[in-house]
Amino acid sequence: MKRGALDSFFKPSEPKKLKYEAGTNKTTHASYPFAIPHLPAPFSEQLGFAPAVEGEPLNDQLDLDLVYYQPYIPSSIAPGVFEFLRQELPFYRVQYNMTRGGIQQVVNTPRFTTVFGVDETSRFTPNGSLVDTKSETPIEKYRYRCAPRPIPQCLEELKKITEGTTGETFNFCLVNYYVDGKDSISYHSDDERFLGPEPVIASFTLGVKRDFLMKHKPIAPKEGVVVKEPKGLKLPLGPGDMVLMRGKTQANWLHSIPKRASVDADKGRINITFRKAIVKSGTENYYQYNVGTGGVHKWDVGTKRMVLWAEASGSTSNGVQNGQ
Ligand SMILES: O=C(O)CCC(=O)C(=O)O
Ligand SMILES: [Fe+2]
Repeated sequence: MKRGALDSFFKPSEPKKLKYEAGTNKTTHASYPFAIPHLPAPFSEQLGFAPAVEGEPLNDQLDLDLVYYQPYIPSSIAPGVFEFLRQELPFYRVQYNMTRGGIQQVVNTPRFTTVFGVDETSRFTPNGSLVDTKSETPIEKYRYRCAPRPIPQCLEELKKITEGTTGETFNFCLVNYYVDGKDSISYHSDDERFLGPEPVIASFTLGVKRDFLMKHKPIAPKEGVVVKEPKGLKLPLGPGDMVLMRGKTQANWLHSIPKRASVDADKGRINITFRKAIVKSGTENYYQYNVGTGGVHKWDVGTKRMVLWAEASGSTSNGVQNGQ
């Protein structure tokens, strides 16, 4: 064994180096709990090479219209961008009330979430104030039941590149953080009216690989003729991958990230979706279900966990159940 190798064998191992260094520039806004650093310059440079590969159309099934990039974000930066976003964004574990069978229940969202953006009826000026898109006048104080947050520069960079690739425009960025295999999102479609007909959604994966399942919605028999639904899909989404969902997909297909016993604790995954909401109700819905009214969480490098960043407000006791 060479001398150097022996030395490093006996040296106490140094703490793992972060895969990124945040610069000094940050996005600030009155609606943010804390400032969010800009994307480190080396990541911005490498994002210029996205998409890393050409997208593969997946449209050979009834009503399905996907483009699958495996990956979109270059593999040289995907781990660093994951670490950066996990560490620098505010996250929430949203609880909300729902009435099921006449009984009020508290629902726990089974993952961390956060959201930025505002629907098409408003826009942020460069100084961070909201104006009406048509009249350019400041929006009245009570237009929204929430305080919309501008998309921070770090996510805006990815949004711009995605818009360039897809020829679409987006005004919302939703982020999910799945701690481990116990976190999930159950079968649903993003077909709310506030997204308009045939919504286009770009969905990114960073961190650990998780299965993305899709199945067709039940097809009602017409004039006694039973049509069999097409077979389901399983996409093993890995770091940097992007799935573009468009056309009739949301109207006819459901998607989910199921729980997985095999995904270890400490193997997190980030999902980022870019969408376009056209009316005010979209803004209110997204903030209600992705920010909510509870405490802010932030990644703690030392303990490698999301920890409460500020005192949580409100408390829950009865009727807690797991949600979508
Ligand atoms: O995590 C994912 O890949 C899917 C997330 C999703 O479907 C959603 O946020 O609506
Ligand atoms: Fe979804």
